[in-house]
Amino acid sequence: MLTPVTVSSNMVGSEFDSLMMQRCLQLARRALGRTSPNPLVGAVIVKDGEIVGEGFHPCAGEPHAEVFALRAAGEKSHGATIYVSLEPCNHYGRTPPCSEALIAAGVSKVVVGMVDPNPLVAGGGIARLRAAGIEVLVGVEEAACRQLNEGFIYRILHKRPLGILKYAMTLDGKIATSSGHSAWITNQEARSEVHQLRAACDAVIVGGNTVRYDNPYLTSHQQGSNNPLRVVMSRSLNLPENARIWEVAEAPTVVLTEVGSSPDFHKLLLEKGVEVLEFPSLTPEKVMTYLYERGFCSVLWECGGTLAASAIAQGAVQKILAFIAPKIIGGSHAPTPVGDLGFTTMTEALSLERVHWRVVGSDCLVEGYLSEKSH
Ligand SMILES: Nc1nc(O)c(N)c(N[C@@H]2O[C@H](COP(=O)(O)O)[C@@H](O)[C@H]2O)n1
Ligand SMILES: [Zn+2]
Repeated sequence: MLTPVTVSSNMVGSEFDSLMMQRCLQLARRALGRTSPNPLVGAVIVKDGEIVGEGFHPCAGEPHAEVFALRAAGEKSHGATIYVSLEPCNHYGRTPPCSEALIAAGVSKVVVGMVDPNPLVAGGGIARLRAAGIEVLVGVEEAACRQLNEGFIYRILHKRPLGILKYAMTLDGKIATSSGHSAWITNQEARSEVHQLRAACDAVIVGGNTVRYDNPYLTSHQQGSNNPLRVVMSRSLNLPENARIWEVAEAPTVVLTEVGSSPDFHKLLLEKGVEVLEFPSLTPEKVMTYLYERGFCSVLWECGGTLAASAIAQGAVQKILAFIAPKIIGGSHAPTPVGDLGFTTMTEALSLERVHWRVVGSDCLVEGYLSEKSH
């Protein structure tokens, strides 16, 4: 549906540009969790202060956001301004270059959120448009554009998906009681945020203990249109025969294991429709390589402390989301979110960067990034 936008007399050009770019981001989010290995992109075409066309990139293989917006605007694209959250592409990939489509449509100005880090584009789209005499403005709402596509950017630059470690712990740093019970540490609002986070990720990884003790669904619980691929890492395949995660009608599951482990259980999983893949040696690093090759941008680690520690140590985690509930459970053997990292002094502690704290219902969320120097 087209939304009429009127420029109010006191709205300066940059405010209007920001508003239009925010609309691009809103459109882009409609495809959350469905575009990998491609980015989330939205586009808006404006003529005489009114939106005449909108579009977003729905999934890899489909046309880009700009093409949907051009189709919606039709003849009105001529002489119009297009806002797009990512630099228009300038290469033949699964689809032809958007730079040429914009030139052919006769747009007179292109407002870009951020330069595309993909080496196949990397400024080439902007240069092509300028060479054709089109005015190009770059960097409107850039921080928000980069944040939306942090997984895509990480994938392109590091040839790995972005690893996000999420955990929920009590005020005394426990993720379960000594008996392994953990339902629930955080409140409904925090759990609902986790469901939304899953909808935005391509995969969620757990280890065997999480399947054994928590019996999780690991779905987005209808908080988004996407369910991530559920990944279980288990060297032994010593897993329960019945678990919610083996019910693949709602969401797919893959079990990653080592060559030759428990052929009977392997067969049983295949009969249930669960994919099973054998690695010569199963490590977080190898799993991230495999998920990169599968085309993923963002991967959520929802595992226990032992696997989390080895994922951190192997550079498979870049971002931390820690939900903290104002509850105390005690217990000297109650598990904690991150196991042994081999550190003995505080000087070795991993310090997070770009840290934000936020209240979520009665809980608190601490969000931050591990420094690249730490792995
Ligand atoms: N500006 C822009 N809008 C979109 O809607 C996009 N999907 C992209 N993607 C860029 O092009 C690459 C994918 O190309 P194909 O879909 O294979 O043709 C992707 O890696 C981005 O660089 N850009
Ligand atoms: Zn394109």
